[in-house]
Amino acid sequence: MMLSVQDLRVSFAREYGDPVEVIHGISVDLEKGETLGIVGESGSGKSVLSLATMGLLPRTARASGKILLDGEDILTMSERQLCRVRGRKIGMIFQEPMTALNPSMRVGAQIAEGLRLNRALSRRDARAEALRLLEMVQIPRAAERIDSFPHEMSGGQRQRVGIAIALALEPELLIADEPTTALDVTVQAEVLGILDELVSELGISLVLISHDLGVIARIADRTLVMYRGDEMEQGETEQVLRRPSHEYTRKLISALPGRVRASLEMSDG
Ligand SMILES: Nc1ncnc2c1ncn2[C@@H]1O[C@H](COP(=O)(O)OP(=O)(O)OP(=O)(O)O)[C@@H](O)[C@H]1O
Repeated sequence: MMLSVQDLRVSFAREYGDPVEVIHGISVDLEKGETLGIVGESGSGKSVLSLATMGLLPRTARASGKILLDGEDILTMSERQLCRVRGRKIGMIFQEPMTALNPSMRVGAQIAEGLRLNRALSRRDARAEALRLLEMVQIPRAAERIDSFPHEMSGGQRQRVGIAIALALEPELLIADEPTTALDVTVQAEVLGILDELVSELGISLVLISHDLGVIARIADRTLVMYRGDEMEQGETEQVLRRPSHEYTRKLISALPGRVRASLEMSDG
């Protein structure tokens, strides 16, 4: 098992009054090479769950339960162990790639920087590897684009660079929090397609977080539906879509545009 979240509870301390619990005992497993979709509306706890998995909860947070990554519990690791895990095992992709990119550095150099630091590559090897990564995420004319600045690229291309940076460290687990939300619909589909191809090609596990069930439905093998810190249901994505067992899931399905429902052959909600 790549990732096993067991009865996770997270609460936040408040200046006045008792702590507020925002995740109420979530359990979910992710196999190697599998894509897990986590879907739910704003405030359902998706981001808190992903932060907890990366060991990035703020100091005001208290977590109980277990988050086993390759059998080791993230919740009991020291900061030093966590740094190693984040450098080598977990890659992250964010909603707005511009925030993850350095605006004043050429994209190739940004990818190469991680390679030199974490994989101890020479300058020349790191550049060659950066080029290979840009080709892998299907940046057209990668040999020219490698010297572009982020602002010279489109949103979709920037997100591909974000994916390349995450992949550069050869993670076993990728966590993508709303990776396509800032992109328009056609570009969204392209970026999702690339993510899907890469995780199967490289045998990586992916946690894909989105408020949009249509996004999750495209590439997730299994889906966890969350609402206000609770699990509504989880299972094979197809199963969840065709035979939702919870009213809340039916609501999410019926909110999808008709053409999305038709293309996914979903239930009518
Ligand atoms: N640092 C924090 N301090 C206190 N409460 C927090 C903190 N971070 C999140 N919360 C609370 O935890 C709950 C879950 O938030 P979370 O951001 O995980 O939701 P989400 O499903 O990711 O929503 P969104 O799609 O809007 O990001 C919310 O009620 C939020 O107010």
